[in-house]
Amino acid sequence: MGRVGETEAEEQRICRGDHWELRGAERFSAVGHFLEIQCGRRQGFMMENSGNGTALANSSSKIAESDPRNSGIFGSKVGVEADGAQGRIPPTTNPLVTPLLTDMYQITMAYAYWKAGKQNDVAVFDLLHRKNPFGGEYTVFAGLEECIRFAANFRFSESDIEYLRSILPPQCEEGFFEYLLDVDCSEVVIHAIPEGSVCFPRVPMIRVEGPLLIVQLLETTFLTLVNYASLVTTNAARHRRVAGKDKMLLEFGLRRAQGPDGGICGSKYCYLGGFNATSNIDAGRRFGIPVRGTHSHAFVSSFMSFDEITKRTLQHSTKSNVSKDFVDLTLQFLNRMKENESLRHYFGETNHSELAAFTSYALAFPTAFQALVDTYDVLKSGVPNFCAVALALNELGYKAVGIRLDSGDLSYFSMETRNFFRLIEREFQVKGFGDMIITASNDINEETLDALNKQGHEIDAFGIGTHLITCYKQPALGCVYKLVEINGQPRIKLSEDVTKVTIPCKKLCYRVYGKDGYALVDLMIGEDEPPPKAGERILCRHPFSESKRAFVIPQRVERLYKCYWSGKTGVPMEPLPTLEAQRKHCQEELAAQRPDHMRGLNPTPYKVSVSGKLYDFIHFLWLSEAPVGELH
Ligand SMILES: Nc1ncnc2c1ncn2[C@@H]1O[C@H](COP(=O)(O)OP(=O)(O)OP(=O)(O)O)[C@@H](O)[C@H]1O
Ligand SMILES: O=P(O)(O)OC[C@H]1O[C@H](OP(=O)(O)OP(=O)(O)O)[C@H](O)[C@@H]1O
Ligand SMILES: O=C(O)c1cccnc1
Ligand SMILES: [Mg+2]
Repeated sequence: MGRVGETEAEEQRICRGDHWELRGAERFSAVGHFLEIQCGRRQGFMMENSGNGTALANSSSKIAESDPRNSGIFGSKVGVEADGAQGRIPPTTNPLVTPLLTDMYQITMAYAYWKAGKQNDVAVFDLLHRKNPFGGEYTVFAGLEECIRFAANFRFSESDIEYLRSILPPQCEEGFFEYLLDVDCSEVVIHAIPEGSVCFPRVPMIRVEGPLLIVQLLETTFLTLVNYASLVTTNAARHRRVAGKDKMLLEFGLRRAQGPDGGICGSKYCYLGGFNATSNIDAGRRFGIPVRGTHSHAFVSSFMSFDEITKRTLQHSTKSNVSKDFVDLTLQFLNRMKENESLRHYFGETNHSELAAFTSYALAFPTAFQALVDTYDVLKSGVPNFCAVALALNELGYKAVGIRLDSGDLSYFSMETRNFFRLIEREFQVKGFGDMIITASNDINEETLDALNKQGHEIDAFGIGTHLITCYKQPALGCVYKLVEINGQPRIKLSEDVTKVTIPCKKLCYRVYGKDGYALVDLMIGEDEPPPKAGERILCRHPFSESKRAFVIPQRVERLYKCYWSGKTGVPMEPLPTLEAQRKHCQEELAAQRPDHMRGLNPTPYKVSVSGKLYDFIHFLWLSEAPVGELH
């Protein structure tokens, strides 16, 4: 580690006025976009990853060089640049994701396939969900990039093989283990809908083709990479829809997440689903997600009195010859507020230990002061105390950010607080004071957001943890991975429950748009069928319900699959977009859906259909595979 200024990261750091870009930090970023450390005048809602940009940048570059985890896992850009040039695809974000992160039965099946000489049978698997989560009628697909990273780097190590040898029966032949050592995804082809797309039940999100043994081995890992990712992205998208597009949504879930991986993935996919920022620093560094934060009740209650503030002087933000005793200044403003005719009815004696805490925090972060106001009493203490400190900051040329509410009636408190801010703006002639940011947290979920909207509120930003990251309303998405074709022969899985019957064949999927510009139906066809075309009438059939069918004249047709991995076959693969691009795509997709499919209560189901030819084939295969019963 060289001295500051000598590292590559250091050389590439560019300071443009108030905006820092740490180009070296590109090495942390999952998909090759730059982590931006922004500081100075960019006013955030909360404490950002700001403050002393230089110090932060320096420490980040140190981490980059010294942290062995950065050598490979977060080390390089994703394999494919936006211009299509192909490079190495890095491993999965989580180093726990290896070929052993699977179920035992995948390995026993692999052995049995190998024993039967079926390992190279050409198989096609579909990864799909059968039901949308949270009582909704849509799902946002996520986890693809991690699947591609996994497939691209799929290899058993010697020690993996040794472990497998130890858990399989001793009579398993050595040749199998030698074979496994050479298994990779070089013969595998993966098509998928783009990450961040809105998708619907039965339409496969991913189609995996290749030698039976290896594509079978991908099942469990692909499912674990897609299920939670899609569930939590959908959850975030649903929270965003209810909150409204102008609200700041902050993901605060790490402490409540299902373990560290739940926390890291949760932060990433909530951002994908439309959140603006996370409190999770590691996710910020890894994925370039904006990081935000306030402070906790502990900070407020750790103060007893002003005596604890030893360095009381604050210098003016621009006038270097002006500095004041900030504690005295704050107390003066509190007194002026108390004496003010219009304000005096609102509060009496405020809590002075709280005021000491706020004052101290403002001394630490004069450019980013935000206070948690509900430790003692929101309206009688927290808000007036905050305002006294904010007015003192204003006197010295700084602009406070706002408050956070973390208990009580968030509608009422936010509206009362806004009124108080506006009164202060009027009485103290401080322009913009009334618009200060009000952030709310405390067990917020879709229903709370909806209730707050109905009651009216003055909240600008929501900090949401538990309900978001744990997907409290529905803890799992039921994506499955089903064999649909082997050696060119379509396969079907029957079930008493018709929603569980699989749709056979290697299929192509299209989204068909109508006259009003909205998607009408998703259509699956056999790979050898001609694709639907704009202006040409097609028959769309419900896959299992005979009477449900419609002719459609598409206004526009969108092919849903792109090829994201093509082993060594030389087929050009689709570049993996940056997280930022995925997020933009997700927002566009969500905005483009017909509103009645998206609404919270009793949404209209979206139509998923098959071509007439595929319908006939499904039912032919169904009849030929279902045994005819005998009645006695
Ligand atoms: N106006 C509102 N309408 C609907 N729900 C609200 C409103 N304000 C707050 N909530 C929600 O009501 C719940 C209140 O939580 P709870 O009953 O635990 O009280 P609390 O305010 O946290 O109390 P405490 O002071 O003990 O922390 C939270 O889930 C919060 O998001
Ligand atoms: O409520 P959530 O949506 O999960 O959001 C995260 C919560 O975590 C923090 O406090 P924590 O609950 O840890 O302690 P506190 O509520 O006692 O401050 C924060 O104040 C939020 O309330
Ligand atoms: O920064 C915050 O306010 C925060 C972060 C995590 C959890 N609760 C609150
Ligand atoms: Mg809480």
